[in-house]
Amino acid sequence: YLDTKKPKNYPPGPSWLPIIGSAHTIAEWRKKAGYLYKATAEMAEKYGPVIGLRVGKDLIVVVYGKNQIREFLASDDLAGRPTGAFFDMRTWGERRGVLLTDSDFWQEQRRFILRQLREFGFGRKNMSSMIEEETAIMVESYQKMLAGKKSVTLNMESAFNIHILNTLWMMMAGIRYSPEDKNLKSLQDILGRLFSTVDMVGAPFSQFPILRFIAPEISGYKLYLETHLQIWEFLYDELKRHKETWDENNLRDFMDVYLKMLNSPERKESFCEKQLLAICLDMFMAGSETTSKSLGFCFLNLIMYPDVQKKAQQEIDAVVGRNRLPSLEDRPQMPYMECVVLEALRMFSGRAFTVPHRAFKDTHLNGYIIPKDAMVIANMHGTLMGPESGVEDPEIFKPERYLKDGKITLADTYLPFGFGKHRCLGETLAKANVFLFTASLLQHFNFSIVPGSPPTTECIDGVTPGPLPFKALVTPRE
Ligand code: HEM
Repeated sequence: YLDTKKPKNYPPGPSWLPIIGSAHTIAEWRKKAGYLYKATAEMAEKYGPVIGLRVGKDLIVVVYGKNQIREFLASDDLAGRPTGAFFDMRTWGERRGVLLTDSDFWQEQRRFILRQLREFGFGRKNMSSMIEEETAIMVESYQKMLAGKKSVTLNMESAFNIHILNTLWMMMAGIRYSPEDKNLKSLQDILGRLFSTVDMVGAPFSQFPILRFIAPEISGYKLYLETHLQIWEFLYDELKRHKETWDENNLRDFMDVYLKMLNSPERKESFCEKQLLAICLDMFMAGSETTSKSLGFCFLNLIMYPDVQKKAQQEIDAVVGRNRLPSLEDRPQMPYMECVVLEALRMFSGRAFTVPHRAFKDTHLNGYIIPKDAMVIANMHGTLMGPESGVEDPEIFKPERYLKDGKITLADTYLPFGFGKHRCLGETLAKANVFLFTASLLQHFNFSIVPGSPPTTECIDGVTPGPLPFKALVTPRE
């Protein structure tokens, strides 16, 4: 804590003060730049593509250069997670029995999740129909709002939250809430609070554990614990219902197949009820805000670039027509819409960080030593928007950039879902959601700037970046 000497050959970065480390410099740079992703991108200009920081007791290494991000994500030595599965899950990890801290256990769970989700959601046919049902509900609700009117003004930045939550919860527990349902509101509130109590590199009470005892309220620790207990209870209630109605011959969703594994003689050591609940929480944490905010960026840019919107609508009209909703089967015939999705994901991930990793042992990255247990995180701006990304005019929404002779071509720097051992588990679902929600809404409505309320490209700096609140004028298409 008091030591301000850096470990030998630790990556370069701002100097450290006793106790706080480089927290003050990060805060200053962040205030000046407006965003943590911009602050660390600027630090990379000064210190190089791998930056060594310390916040309280935590060593934090931020990776920005495109080659260094690849080296980092490919490294087995850097494939740990900081104690829990996500963000700062320390207290959560303790309660759930630290299973996810062990990489082999997580890889076993990961393989199981991927296999099962293919059946209960990621399998092409049922995933498409599940999302189509949800998009139909959204389109219908817009039509109701527009009944008898020429246009309505809608807040768009959070328009997709409940629908995305529904697609996740359908897969996990077979439940779809109506937008007015009080359980859905409570789930949304709890998740919102969970996100607000942590930052991408942890929370003050994890970097300075003493705050848990001397300032549990101000440091957010009390709220963090209470909120975790609430989500735990919410998930546990559902698990109880699943156990009461479980039928081996009618497995309905992910919870059911996990329970089957728990009841089976082949059950492996890493499988337990706590782990199942932890997976559900991880899915919510990793899958809800990421997808909803990517959709937010998508619609923000569609109103700012009406030509892009028109081109996408022409393709939708030509391939799908107006008599049925778009489905995933249309995707191969809709390269322009696919590129709209790719560009929306770039706008989101290019302002985001990966999930933090942890060094299993002393190891190397870009020639520097990364000490055991250091947290390592990539600033994805480096590969998707930074000077090395090769993306021309990175702030401009230009789906055409991926099209060469009518075919989609992606550079090896395009990694919005990461790669390697911790590559995103939800990529298929996320892409399908962004594609189907966008295509279905554009099929029926035009979205434009509300006169007098020009949108801004400034965004929210949080665990996940999102557009600032913005409105769109929604008009039915002729
Ligand atoms: C636009 C949407 C999304 C984006 C941009 C995104 C991006 C990412 C990234 C960059 C990582 C970290 C890779 C790493 O640390 O090496 C990740 C991990 C993860 N994502 Fe996503 N994600 C999205 C949606 C989803 C959805 C819908 C789900 C769930 C169904 C999901 C589940 C996960 C999980 C479980 C992990 C951790 C995997 C592991 O540690 O092995 N994500 N995601």
